[in-house]
Amino acid sequence: MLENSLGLPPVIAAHGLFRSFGTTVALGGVDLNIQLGQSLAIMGPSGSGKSTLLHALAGIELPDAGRITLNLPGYNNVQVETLNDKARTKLRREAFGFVFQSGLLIPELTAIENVAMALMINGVQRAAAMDRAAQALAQLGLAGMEQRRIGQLSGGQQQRVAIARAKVTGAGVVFADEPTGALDSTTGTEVLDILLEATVGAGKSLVMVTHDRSVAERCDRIVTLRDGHIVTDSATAQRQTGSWS
Ligand SMILES: Nc1ncnc2c1ncn2[C@@H]1O[C@H](COP(=O)(O)OP(=O)(O)OP(=O)(O)O)[C@@H](O)[C@H]1O
Repeated sequence: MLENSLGLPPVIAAHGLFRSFGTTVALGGVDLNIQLGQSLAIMGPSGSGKSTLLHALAGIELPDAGRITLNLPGYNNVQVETLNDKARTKLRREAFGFVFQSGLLIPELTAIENVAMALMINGVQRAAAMDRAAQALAQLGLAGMEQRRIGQLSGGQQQRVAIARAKVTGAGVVFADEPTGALDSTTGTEVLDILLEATVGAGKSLVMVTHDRSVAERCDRIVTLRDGHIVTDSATAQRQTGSWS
Protein backbone atom coordinates (compact mmCIF):
# COMPACT_ATOMS: atom_id res chain seq x y z
CA MET A 1 0.00 0.00 0.00
CA LEU A 2 1.26 3.49 -0.85
CA GLU A 3 2.37 5.54 2.12
CA ASN A 4 2.61 9.30 2.47
CA SER A 5 5.80 11.25 3.18
CA LEU A 6 5.46 10.57 6.93
CA GLY A 7 5.30 6.84 6.29
CA LEU A 8 1.63 6.67 7.28
CA PRO A 9 -0.78 4.58 5.21
CA PRO A 10 -3.76 6.40 3.65
CA VAL A 11 -6.70 6.80 6.02
CA ILE A 12 -8.84 5.41 3.19
CA ALA A 13 -7.45 3.34 0.34
CA ALA A 14 -10.03 2.44 -2.28
CA HIS A 15 -9.16 0.03 -5.04
CA GLY A 16 -11.20 -1.04 -8.06
CA LEU A 17 -14.54 0.35 -6.88
CA PHE A 18 -17.30 -0.74 -9.18
CA ARG A 19 -21.01 -0.02 -8.80
CA SER A 20 -23.83 -0.31 -11.30
CA PHE A 21 -27.55 0.36 -11.18
CA GLY A 22 -29.18 -1.81 -13.85
CA THR A 23 -27.31 -0.95 -17.02
CA THR A 24 -25.93 2.32 -15.60
CA VAL A 25 -22.32 2.07 -14.48
CA ALA A 26 -22.01 4.63 -11.68
CA LEU A 27 -18.43 3.66 -10.73
CA GLY A 28 -16.34 1.92 -13.36
CA GLY A 29 -13.27 0.89 -11.35
CA VAL A 30 -12.12 3.77 -9.14
CA ASP A 31 -8.80 3.77 -7.27
CA LEU A 32 -8.37 6.54 -4.69
CA ASN A 33 -6.15 7.00 -1.63
CA ILE A 34 -6.98 9.68 0.92
CA GLN A 35 -4.24 10.81 3.24
CA LEU A 36 -4.42 11.86 6.86
CA GLY A 37 -5.11 15.59 7.13
CA GLN A 38 -5.89 15.94 3.44
CA SER A 39 -8.84 17.84 2.01
CA LEU A 40 -10.12 16.26 -1.17
CA ALA A 41 -12.76 17.73 -3.48
CA ILE A 42 -14.66 15.42 -5.83
CA MET A 43 -16.00 17.22 -8.90
CA GLY A 44 -17.64 16.16 -12.15
CA PRO A 45 -20.82 16.59 -14.14
CA SER A 46 -24.22 15.52 -12.87
CA GLY A 47 -24.50 11.73 -12.94
CA SER A 48 -20.72 11.16 -13.09
CA GLY A 49 -20.72 9.09 -9.87
CA LYS A 50 -19.67 11.60 -7.20
CA SER A 51 -22.33 10.71 -4.61
CA THR A 52 -21.97 7.00 -5.32
CA LEU A 53 -18.22 7.30 -4.68
CA LEU A 54 -18.74 9.32 -1.48
CA HIS A 55 -21.29 6.81 -0.20
CA ALA A 56 -18.95 3.89 -0.95
CA LEU A 57 -15.95 5.55 0.75
CA ALA A 58 -18.10 6.32 3.81
CA GLY A 59 -19.50 2.79 4.08
CA ILE A 60 -23.05 4.05 3.46
CA GLU A 61 -23.59 1.84 0.42
CA LEU A 62 -21.23 -0.93 -0.56
CA PRO A 63 -19.73 -1.16 -4.05
CA ASP A 64 -20.50 -4.25 -6.14
CA ALA A 65 -16.76 -4.92 -6.32
CA GLY A 66 -13.56 -3.39 -5.02
CA ARG A 67 -11.79 -2.93 -1.71
CA ILE A 68 -11.87 -0.07 0.79
CA THR A 69 -9.18 -0.24 3.46
CA LEU A 70 -9.32 2.04 6.51
CA ASN A 71 -6.48 3.13 8.72
CA LEU A 72 -7.91 5.29 11.46
CA PRO A 73 -7.53 5.21 15.24
CA GLY A 74 -9.33 2.05 16.37
CA TYR A 75 -9.68 0.90 12.76
CA ASN A 76 -6.35 -0.48 11.62
CA ASN A 77 -6.32 -2.12 8.24
CA VAL A 78 -10.11 -2.64 8.24
CA GLN A 79 -11.77 -3.84 5.03
CA VAL A 80 -15.02 -1.88 4.87
CA GLU A 81 -16.59 -4.09 2.21
CA THR A 82 -16.40 -7.09 4.54
CA LEU A 83 -18.31 -5.40 7.39
CA ASN A 84 -21.99 -6.15 7.95
CA ASP A 85 -24.61 -3.39 8.25
CA LYS A 86 -24.29 -3.16 12.02
CA ALA A 87 -20.51 -2.85 11.94
CA ARG A 88 -20.68 -0.22 9.20
CA THR A 89 -23.24 1.78 11.20
CA LYS A 90 -20.88 1.69 14.20
CA LEU A 91 -17.98 2.72 11.98
CA ARG A 92 -19.91 5.70 10.60
CA ARG A 93 -20.93 6.83 14.09
CA GLU A 94 -17.46 6.51 15.60
CA ALA A 95 -14.98 7.28 12.87
CA PHE A 96 -16.78 9.44 10.33
CA GLY A 97 -18.62 12.75 10.36
CA PHE A 98 -21.15 13.91 7.79
CA VAL A 99 -22.03 17.40 6.60
CA PHE A 100 -24.60 17.10 3.84
CA GLN A 101 -26.59 19.82 2.09
CA SER A 102 -29.70 19.03 4.06
CA GLY A 103 -31.65 16.34 5.75
CA LEU A 104 -29.23 14.89 8.28
CA LEU A 105 -30.19 17.05 11.24
CA ILE A 106 -33.25 16.00 13.21
CA PRO A 107 -35.78 18.86 12.93
CA GLU A 108 -37.72 17.91 16.07
CA LEU A 109 -34.58 18.33 18.20
CA THR A 110 -32.80 21.50 19.24
CA ALA A 111 -29.35 22.46 18.00
CA ILE A 112 -27.68 21.21 21.17
CA GLU A 113 -29.66 17.95 21.16
CA ASN A 114 -28.65 17.27 17.55
CA VAL A 115 -24.97 17.58 18.48
CA ALA A 116 -25.26 15.75 21.81
CA MET A 117 -27.13 12.89 20.13
CA ALA A 118 -24.03 12.01 18.10
CA LEU A 119 -22.15 11.50 21.37
CA MET A 120 -24.93 9.72 23.22
CA ILE A 121 -25.30 7.06 20.52
CA ASN A 122 -21.59 6.41 21.04
CA GLY A 123 -22.22 5.81 24.75
CA VAL A 124 -21.49 9.24 26.30
CA GLN A 125 -23.81 10.10 29.22
CA ARG A 126 -26.39 12.80 28.51
CA ALA A 127 -24.98 15.47 30.87
CA ALA A 128 -21.44 15.12 29.53
CA ALA A 129 -22.74 15.00 25.95
CA MET A 130 -24.73 18.22 26.45
CA ASP A 131 -21.66 19.96 27.93
CA ARG A 132 -19.45 18.95 25.02
CA ALA A 133 -22.16 19.88 22.52
CA ALA A 134 -22.52 23.34 24.09
CA GLN A 135 -18.76 23.86 23.82
CA ALA A 136 -18.70 22.76 20.18
CA LEU A 137 -21.61 25.04 19.28
CA ALA A 138 -19.94 27.98 21.04
CA GLN A 139 -16.69 27.33 19.14
CA LEU A 140 -18.64 27.56 15.90
CA GLY A 141 -20.30 30.84 16.83
CA LEU A 142 -23.67 29.43 17.90
CA ALA A 143 -23.63 30.36 21.60
CA GLY A 144 -27.14 31.44 22.58
CA MET A 145 -28.78 29.33 19.86
CA GLU A 146 -28.47 25.99 21.61
CA GLN A 147 -32.18 25.66 22.35
CA ARG A 148 -33.44 26.56 18.89
CA ARG A 149 -34.98 23.84 16.79
CA ILE A 150 -33.34 23.27 13.42
CA GLY A 151 -36.13 25.05 11.53
CA GLN A 152 -35.48 28.18 13.59
CA LEU A 153 -31.91 28.43 12.29
CA SER A 154 -30.68 29.86 9.00
CA GLY A 155 -29.13 27.56 6.38
CA GLY A 156 -25.62 28.64 7.40
CA GLN A 157 -26.39 28.11 11.08
CA GLN A 158 -27.79 24.66 10.31
CA GLN A 159 -24.54 23.76 8.54
CA ARG A 160 -22.59 24.96 11.57
CA VAL A 161 -24.66 22.61 13.72
CA ALA A 162 -23.84 19.79 11.28
CA ILE A 163 -20.12 20.68 11.49
CA ALA A 164 -20.31 20.79 15.31
CA ARG A 165 -21.90 17.34 15.26
CA ALA A 166 -19.19 15.97 12.93
CA LYS A 167 -16.47 17.56 15.06
CA VAL A 168 -17.67 16.60 18.50
CA THR A 169 -17.29 12.84 18.08
CA GLY A 170 -13.64 13.16 17.08
CA ALA A 171 -14.33 11.67 13.65
CA GLY A 172 -11.14 11.08 11.68
CA VAL A 173 -12.73 11.69 8.30
CA VAL A 174 -15.55 14.12 7.52
CA PHE A 175 -17.61 13.57 4.37
CA ALA A 176 -19.40 16.59 2.96
CA ASP A 177 -21.85 16.57 0.04
CA GLU A 178 -22.42 20.05 -1.38
CA PRO A 179 -22.01 21.57 2.10
CA THR A 180 -22.41 25.10 0.78
CA GLY A 181 -24.80 24.27 -2.06
CA ALA A 182 -27.88 25.85 -0.50
CA LEU A 183 -26.13 28.93 0.88
CA ASP A 184 -25.47 32.42 -0.47
CA SER A 185 -21.83 33.03 -1.33
CA THR A 186 -20.89 34.96 1.83
CA THR A 187 -22.47 32.39 4.14
CA GLY A 188 -21.03 29.60 1.98
CA THR A 189 -17.52 31.00 2.42
CA GLU A 190 -18.00 31.26 6.19
CA VAL A 191 -19.26 27.68 6.41
CA LEU A 192 -16.39 26.44 4.24
CA ASP A 193 -13.84 28.27 6.43
CA ILE A 194 -15.31 26.61 9.51
CA LEU A 195 -15.50 23.20 7.86
CA LEU A 196 -11.83 23.34 6.80
CA GLU A 197 -10.76 24.57 10.24
CA ALA A 198 -12.74 21.82 12.01
CA THR A 199 -11.26 19.11 9.78
CA VAL A 200 -7.86 19.65 8.15
CA GLY A 201 -7.17 22.39 10.73
CA ALA A 202 -7.50 19.70 13.40
CA GLY A 203 -5.47 17.07 11.51
CA LYS A 204 -8.51 15.23 10.11
CA SER A 205 -9.33 14.43 6.52
CA LEU A 206 -12.14 16.02 4.52
CA VAL A 207 -13.79 14.44 1.48
CA MET A 208 -16.17 16.84 -0.20
CA VAL A 209 -18.41 16.60 -3.26
CA THR A 210 -18.99 19.97 -4.87
CA HIS A 211 -20.07 21.45 -8.18
CA ASP A 212 -18.43 24.76 -7.29
CA ARG A 213 -14.85 25.11 -8.53
CA SER A 214 -14.08 27.99 -6.16
CA VAL A 215 -15.10 25.73 -3.25
CA ALA A 216 -13.05 22.82 -4.63
CA GLU A 217 -10.00 25.06 -5.03
CA ARG A 218 -9.91 25.62 -1.28
CA CYS A 219 -9.03 21.91 -0.94
CA ASP A 220 -5.54 20.38 -1.14
CA ARG A 221 -6.58 18.11 -3.96
CA ILE A 222 -9.29 17.91 -6.62
CA VAL A 223 -10.33 14.77 -8.46
CA THR A 224 -12.75 14.93 -11.37
CA LEU A 225 -15.08 12.09 -12.28
CA ARG A 226 -16.64 11.43 -15.64
CA ASP A 227 -18.89 8.44 -16.38
CA GLY A 228 -17.74 6.67 -13.22
CA HIS A 229 -14.00 7.12 -13.80
CA ILE A 230 -11.46 9.52 -12.34
CA VAL A 231 -10.31 11.58 -15.31
CA THR A 232 -8.16 14.16 -13.53
CA ASP A 233 -6.40 14.20 -10.16
CA SER A 234 -4.57 17.37 -9.14
CA ALA A 235 -2.21 15.31 -6.94
CA THR A 236 -1.07 13.27 -9.95
CA ALA A 237 -0.83 16.37 -12.12
CA GLN A 238 1.35 18.12 -9.53
CA ARG A 239 3.60 15.09 -9.18
CA GLN A 240 4.00 14.91 -12.95
CA THR A 241 4.99 18.59 -13.19
CA GLY A 242 7.37 18.17 -10.26
CA SER A 243 5.63 20.62 -7.96
CA TRP A 244 4.43 17.95 -5.53
CA SER A 245 6.99 16.55 -3.12
N1 LIG B 1 -30.23 4.34 -6.46
C1 LIG B 1 -30.02 4.48 -7.78
N2 LIG B 1 -30.77 3.82 -8.67
C2 LIG B 1 -30.54 3.91 -9.99
N3 LIG B 1 -29.58 4.66 -10.54
C3 LIG B 1 -28.79 5.36 -9.69
C4 LIG B 1 -28.97 5.31 -8.27
N4 LIG B 1 -28.05 6.10 -7.70
C5 LIG B 1 -27.33 6.62 -8.70
N5 LIG B 1 -27.76 6.18 -9.89
C6 LIG B 1 -27.20 6.51 -11.20
O1 LIG B 1 -25.79 6.36 -11.13
C7 LIG B 1 -25.15 7.42 -11.80
C8 LIG B 1 -24.27 8.18 -10.84
O2 LIG B 1 -25.09 8.82 -9.88
P1 LIG B 1 -24.51 9.77 -8.76
O3 LIG B 1 -25.66 10.21 -7.92
O4 LIG B 1 -23.37 9.11 -8.08
O5 LIG B 1 -23.95 10.99 -9.63
P2 LIG B 1 -23.47 12.44 -9.15
O6 LIG B 1 -22.23 12.73 -9.90
O7 LIG B 1 -23.42 12.49 -7.66
O8 LIG B 1 -24.65 13.33 -9.71
P3 LIG B 1 -25.23 14.77 -9.19
O9 LIG B 1 -24.13 15.75 -9.39
O10 LIG B 1 -26.37 15.01 -10.12
O11 LIG B 1 -25.66 14.58 -7.76
C9 LIG B 1 -26.26 8.28 -12.42
O12 LIG B 1 -26.44 7.88 -13.76
C10 LIG B 1 -27.46 7.95 -11.58
O13 LIG B 1 -28.65 8.11 -12.30
